[in-house]
Amino acid sequence: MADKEYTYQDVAEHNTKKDLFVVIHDKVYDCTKFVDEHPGGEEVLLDVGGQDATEAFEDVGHSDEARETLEPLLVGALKRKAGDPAPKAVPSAMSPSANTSSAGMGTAMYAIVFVGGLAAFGAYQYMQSQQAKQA
Ligand code: HEM
Repeated sequence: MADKEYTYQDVAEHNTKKDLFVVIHDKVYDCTKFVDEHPGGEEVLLDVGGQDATEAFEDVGHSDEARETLEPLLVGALKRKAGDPAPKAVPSAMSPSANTSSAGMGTAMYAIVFVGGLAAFGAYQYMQSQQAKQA
């Protein structure tokens, strides 16, 4: 069974809780029996059911134990056809794109702090001027 070849189209048919395949690193796994036992919950597995779950799986940083859990679930290999999506790149923490997005967040945070600071400064000035009038 484990040497069977599946196309994306074949895998996509197994996307329900009762019949759940995922692709991880171009291998096809049948998670139907595992979905209830997944420590990360069934929802995340159902989300990637019938699809390439490589990125989702790697993003979590699953342990070696989790990788061993995968082995008995293996049912075959993914057979790519022309026009299929390319293998999912696994983003590493060091990759430039990861850095760019976190830098983007950082800039947004600074902007919020800056605008907040300006508002506080304005309020302070206003209060000072009100007090000056009273004196
Ligand atoms: C069939 C594939 C998968 C297997 C065999 C698997 C297995 C496991 C195992 C054994 C753990 C416990 C922690 C560890 O050992 O790393 C775990 C945790 C987790 N998994 Fe998966 N997983 C799979 C797919 C996924 C996918 C596709 C996601 C999508 C995001 C995911 C999300 C999580 C999360 C968020 C946790 C952490 C739960 C917590 O610490 O509270 N898993 N998984």
